[in-house]
Amino acid sequence: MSLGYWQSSETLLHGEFGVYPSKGIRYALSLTQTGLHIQRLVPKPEDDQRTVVPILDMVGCHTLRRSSSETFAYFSIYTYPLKKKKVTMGSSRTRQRTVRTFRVDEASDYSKNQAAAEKWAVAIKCLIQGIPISSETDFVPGLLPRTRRLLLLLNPCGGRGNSLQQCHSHILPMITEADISYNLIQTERQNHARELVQAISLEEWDGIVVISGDGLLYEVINGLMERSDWEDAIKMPIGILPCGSGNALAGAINYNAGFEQAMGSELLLNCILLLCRGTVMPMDLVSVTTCSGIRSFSFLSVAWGFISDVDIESEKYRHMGSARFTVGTMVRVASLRTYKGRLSYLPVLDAHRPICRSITLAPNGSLVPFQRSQLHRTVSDMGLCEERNVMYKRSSASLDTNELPSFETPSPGSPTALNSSSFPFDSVSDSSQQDSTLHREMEPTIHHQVNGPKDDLVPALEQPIPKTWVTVEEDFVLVLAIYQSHLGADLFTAPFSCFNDGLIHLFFVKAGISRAALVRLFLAMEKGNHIEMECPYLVHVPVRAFRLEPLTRKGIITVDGERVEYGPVQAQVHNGLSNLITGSNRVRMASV
Ligand SMILES: Nc1ncnc2c1ncn2[C@@H]1O[C@H](COP(=O)(O)OP(=O)(O)OP(=O)(O)O)[C@@H](O)[C@H]1O
Repeated sequence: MSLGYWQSSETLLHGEFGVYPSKGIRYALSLTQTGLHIQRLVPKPEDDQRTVVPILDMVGCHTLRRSSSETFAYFSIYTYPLKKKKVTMGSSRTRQRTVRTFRVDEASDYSKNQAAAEKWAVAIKCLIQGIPISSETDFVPGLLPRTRRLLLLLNPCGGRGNSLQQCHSHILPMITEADISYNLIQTERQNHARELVQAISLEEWDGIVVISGDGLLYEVINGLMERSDWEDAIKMPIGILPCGSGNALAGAINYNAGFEQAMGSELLLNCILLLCRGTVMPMDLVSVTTCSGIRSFSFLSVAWGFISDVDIESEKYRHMGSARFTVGTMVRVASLRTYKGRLSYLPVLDAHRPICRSITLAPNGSLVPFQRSQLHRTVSDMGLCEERNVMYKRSSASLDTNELPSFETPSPGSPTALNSSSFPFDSVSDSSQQDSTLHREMEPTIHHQVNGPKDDLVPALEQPIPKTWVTVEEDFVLVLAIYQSHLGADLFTAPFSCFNDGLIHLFFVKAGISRAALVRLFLAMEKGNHIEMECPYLVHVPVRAFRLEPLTRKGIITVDGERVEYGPVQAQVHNGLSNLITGSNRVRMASV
């Protein structure tokens, strides 16, 4: 018998109790590291029936007294087990609240019964919160940390716009059962959350939790990084309760905890359950610099091409919730575009081997010969700006300056500023791209001063890339840099990704893929099977940094699903810079 098994089956507490409401029924309870074993004693069942309530399904435990004339004390355990629910077309799963109240009645005076009830409540709460205990532990309230205080930021407009309703029906009742105190603030506009977290006093909070989609968390992270005390601020545990359309990070948290892939209220309830447990893990952040030198911190992705087009163009179907992406995908597949660009990256050679069998890296991180015809390594000794100028001169004759993209003009003399007129554009690869009416207009960019660690792996955007990098020049259908397992709650894009693996998973799909094959890839992505399809157009490389230079005139680049200025963009990972409330003690190792 392994030590782990012995520890998990070790009985921490054992006792016999009545129940409330009392009908003469009595139970024997045994508490182990993983669950509460309940066996009915009276009336004695015909067979040895035991129910095991997993600790994983519990959010809290309270002691109570029903009346001052009684000597009995009670403890109530709040659980949310997954139940199968019959629906018109088959079945679906949902978590159902179940409260079990036990009566402690062994002693003839209340204080002794209350002390016993308290002991059980403390032990159960320790298990829920992952506080190490054993049968030797003295279960006193001092074992528990002080009540956690969470700042809840709710976007009433996220997803289908029902976050406030979800908050009142599920979130607040559950976190109250978990003894969490909170302040709930509804965001009133874009950037409100960003401003709020810049002004909070850090010591007043144990965590900031967004009740929204991924976009609001992006604001929170960048608001924290804009503070002068960013080094402390970014260590504030952050969490997410999914009420958006994509809910990628929630999908990753759900997966990390070992739950089955979930959507909607099942995903929300799983995430509340995990929030109540409260375990925190380091999470990588990626600093992203766009062409005017604006730096932001991203926790999810940088996307260009098919994925960012769908994300932004499907804004108009927001009322559909997550179905907006399905509709958006179909629309975009029907008029598939390709984008010419140059993608440079710093490959990770030691820790991981490539995932897609369609790509093989040579020991130096470049692609092996059979793919050299499509992809080549470029080590430029020439400054990027010089390269751009050369290319611009080459193509300027055919460029109408009125058609230049509307990205923000950098301030003159800015060290990282690029001259927009020196941005090299190849001819537009698809005539439909000229239709900019499909694109959501960019919100006016507010210039926030983001602090943060130095980007030591990437040179300034106008500088050439280091010789150790690999460059690929291609017609792309999409480029996606992702550092979470999920791109949406049902898009299991990088199954091997962990919160703090220090990796950016760079995917790209090359032009030439058929519409049908692209649809098949996305369908397979739901279960994370797209990697095994060995699609020759799909490439994955684990990297620490990358630079993307679009050579196509118009397009959409998104960072964490938010549109940013179009043009060259580069990024590098900062390992474990933030702290994420994952609620799980499971440590998934990077497994490629
Ligand atoms: N009261 C508000 N009115 C309008 N926009 C808001 C408000 N509060 C926040 N926002 C903005 O809404 C944007 C989108 O929010 P959020 O990410 O929460 O939802 P979503 O886009 O539906 O979800 P996902 O990012 O998962 O797809 C954020 O960038 C945020 O700035």
